[in-house]
Amino acid sequence: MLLHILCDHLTIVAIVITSISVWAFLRWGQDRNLNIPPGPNGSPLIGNLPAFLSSSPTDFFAECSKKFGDIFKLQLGQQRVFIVSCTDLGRKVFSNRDAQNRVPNVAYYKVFGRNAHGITFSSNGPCKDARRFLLGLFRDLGVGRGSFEYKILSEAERLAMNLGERVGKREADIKQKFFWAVSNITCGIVFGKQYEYDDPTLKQFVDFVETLFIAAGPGALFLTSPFLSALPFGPGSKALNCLRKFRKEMEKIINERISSFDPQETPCNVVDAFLLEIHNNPGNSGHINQENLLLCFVDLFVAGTETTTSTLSFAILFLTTHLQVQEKCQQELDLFIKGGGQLTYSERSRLPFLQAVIHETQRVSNVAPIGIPHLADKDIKLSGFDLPKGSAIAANMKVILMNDNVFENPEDFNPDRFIKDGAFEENPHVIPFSTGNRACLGEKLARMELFVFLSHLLSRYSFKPPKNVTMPSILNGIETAVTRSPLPYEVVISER
Ligand code: HEM
Repeated sequence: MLLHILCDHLTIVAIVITSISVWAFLRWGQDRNLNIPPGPNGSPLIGNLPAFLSSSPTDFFAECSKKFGDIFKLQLGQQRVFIVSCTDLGRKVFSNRDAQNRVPNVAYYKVFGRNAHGITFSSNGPCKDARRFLLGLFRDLGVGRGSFEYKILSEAERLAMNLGERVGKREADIKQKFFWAVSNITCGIVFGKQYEYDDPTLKQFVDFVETLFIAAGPGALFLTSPFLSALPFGPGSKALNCLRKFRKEMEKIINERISSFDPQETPCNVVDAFLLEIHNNPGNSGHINQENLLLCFVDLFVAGTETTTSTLSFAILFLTTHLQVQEKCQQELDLFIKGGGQLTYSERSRLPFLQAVIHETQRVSNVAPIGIPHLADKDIKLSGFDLPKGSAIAANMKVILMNDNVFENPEDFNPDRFIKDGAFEENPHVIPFSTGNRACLGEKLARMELFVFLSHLLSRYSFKPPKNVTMPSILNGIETAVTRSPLPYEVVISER
């Protein structure tokens, strides 16, 4: 009996090894006539996975780009990935019409079904439909314009009050508070509700996103790899459990909206807009359906909250470790307010130094170090290289944002580098939201959130390091899945 089972297992192993060897041989045959970008050697079967998992992906990518140039190849299991390390190549490839798809997210299929495409990991028609629908809705809601701003202003006020309770004390978890504030804005956009910071529903959403990022593993490998996400233990199964719990919570919220849904009302959030579309075009609403609503809901939370929260947390770390920059920013704000200025996004050009601080924060913090990998759905030619169909293409943001040919002393936090003749000048190499047709869907919202939160907090409070405490280096961070956040730090908040 035991021998029988052993033979069965050996047969399976033999079949797997033979299939992979045949696959590798066929690929080698195809690649021989192509000009594939160079890259580090990898182990058989798993390729460069160990290097990718053992060190910080951003450091590993930076090392590789030094050795192999502006584009290099990695082999992660069976997935070939090209990493692009300069802005020009990034702009070219991310706007190439044959590189607009994604590597499917296996974990999402398992939890939400094959009809749920969402946005972040969707391709072709479903992606175009969802992007068009959501961008149209964001426009109607006034996202990025004054008509929407009052929602962010009221959240900034709630956050300022909450931080006010910590005045004179050491605040050990400012990131958590930013997470609540940013998630609350996402709750408002997605289903029209905002919460007090001690509300269990809000805490659950924050907990969900944090757990998912940690569980998804570096480069979100455990979400996108069929093999890794199928492992019954470890991060893959944690990510699945987390998604299942979140699904339940979302269904509850969507059912509540369905019970009070009125098709005569103009929709003010994503859930109502989906419900209206489904109601108006029964059986004919394409990819705007209820399964897809669940995944768009997840995507907006996952893509929009951790990134914005980490950027805000990095901003306070940078300003606490560069007190002169903080004071200069506050002087600009004081003068502006004294002159009758209102701290609104439409007035941002009158606060050039604050804009430069935000731009420099986004450059140094690098909160989305590989963006979200694109997928080539046809063979692509790029700068004389061949990128075969089926390859993933990701950005090497650390190298792009720290390019010493573009930025003098790139590792210094120096907002003045973006001030020219007293005005703020955006640098085209600072591309934290990526570029092309799949660039960040929430860019306008994120820019508005960063401006409103920081202008309000800095006009009211000062942030200093606690006495006798060494603050973490601004260049170190925690890399979780596709994001990067600061190491934990404490600040002392004082009223101005
Ligand atoms: C500072 C904050 C943010 C940063 C740095 C950021 C960065 C990015 C990057 C680099 C991508 C990948 C683009 C690509 O594939 O080429 C992305 C995609 C995306 N972002 Fe953001 N993001 C931020 C905030 C937000 C917010 C607030 C939302 C919405 C609430 C959002 C929603 C999305 C979505 C849905 C995608 C997927 C787009 C697609 O696949 O077509 N992001 N973001």
